[in-house]
Amino acid sequence: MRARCERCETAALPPGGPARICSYECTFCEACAAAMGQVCPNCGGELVPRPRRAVPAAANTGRVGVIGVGEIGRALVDGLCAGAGEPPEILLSPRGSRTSAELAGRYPNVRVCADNQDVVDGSDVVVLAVRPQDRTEALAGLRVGGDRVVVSLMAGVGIDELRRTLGTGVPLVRAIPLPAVRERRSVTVTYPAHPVVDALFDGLGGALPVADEAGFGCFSALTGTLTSHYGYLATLTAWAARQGVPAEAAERYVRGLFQGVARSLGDDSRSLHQLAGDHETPNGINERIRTTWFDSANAESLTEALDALLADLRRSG
Ligand SMILES: NC(=O)C1=CN([C@@H]2O[C@H](COP(=O)(O)OP(=O)(O)OC[C@H]3O[C@@H](n4cnc5c(N)ncnc54)[C@H](OP(=O)(O)O)[C@@H]3O)[C@@H](O)[C@H]2O)C=CC1
Ligand SMILES: O=C(O)[C@@H]1CCC=N1
Repeated sequence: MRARCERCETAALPPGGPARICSYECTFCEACAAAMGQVCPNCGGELVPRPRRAVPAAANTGRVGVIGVGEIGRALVDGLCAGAGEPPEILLSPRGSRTSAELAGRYPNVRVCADNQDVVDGSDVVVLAVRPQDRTEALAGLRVGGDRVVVSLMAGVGIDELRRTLGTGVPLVRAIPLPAVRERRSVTVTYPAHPVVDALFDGLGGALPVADEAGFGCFSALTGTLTSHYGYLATLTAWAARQGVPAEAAERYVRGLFQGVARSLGDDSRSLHQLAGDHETPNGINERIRTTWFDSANAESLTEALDALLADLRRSG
């Protein structure tokens, strides 16, 4: 299910919420569909209500505060508000102001606070979603006590350092929600396990608590490979365009190719090696690219980049 309106590209379309689709599943928010007279601009077909997915209600985690409302903060809020049941009360930091205001305008259970301390004071679970380089400005001097639990999403910032910055004894948990948290489909790595935090992420696709912080760093390094994947697809598309293929056709084909790959990853009865084997004709074109391009030197270079990232993540966290 598409998570955003294809026309305005801003309206979030959570799976349990309203949206309009055509028979090819081009997807629009209610406002854009109405503006287009309920006609799909791509195929000319009618736009009808998309079936709402039954999404479990959010776990009862109390009030959730978010300090740092950028990409992942927004995705988290969308996910928390997408459930079938009563969403939690959500308090947002005034920064980033545009996104905070937009979310507060969209969801009645969301409000923007006067400052970061206000977010902490009003929340049971405080999510820190600022960029690592902004942590001192955003967090130093905050008073965090009582029964609160703090969840830090900041990559490479360890529990010990965070405790020093916040000067608090409350439980501190690290987590890596992925953008798919918006559709409640993120497997979110957490450390250390905490019943409230894990329940929160269970309602957003699943919590994956890890046993130690070293292991958490490893998952963090894996997360760092995500945008290279898009870069890989863009490189393929650009190559085809340079051969004279219309860029739009090339991109459409590449997207479709890898959407199929993503779907097959949902089949966990087959190992990754099996999936590769099943998609590969012996002596065929996939085997050729895999062995001539993704050869041992290329795999070793990727391994070295991950090793270096992990070493840096562990040094600072
Ligand atoms: N993006 C992702 O997929 C994931 C990100 N993370 C982690 O989450 C964090 C945020 O990443 P991302 O959302 O991509 O980054 P963004 O840059 O999109 O968002 C960061 C937000 O923090 C705000 N901010 C900056 N300073 C302060 C402050 N003093 N007080 C309150 N808010 C402040 C920024 O506001 P302004 O716009 O006004 O500067 C911005 O809205 C990072 O630490 C990252 O490691 C973790 C998992 C996944
Ligand atoms: O790219 C980043 O640094 C963030 C952290 C995890 C995902 N995105």
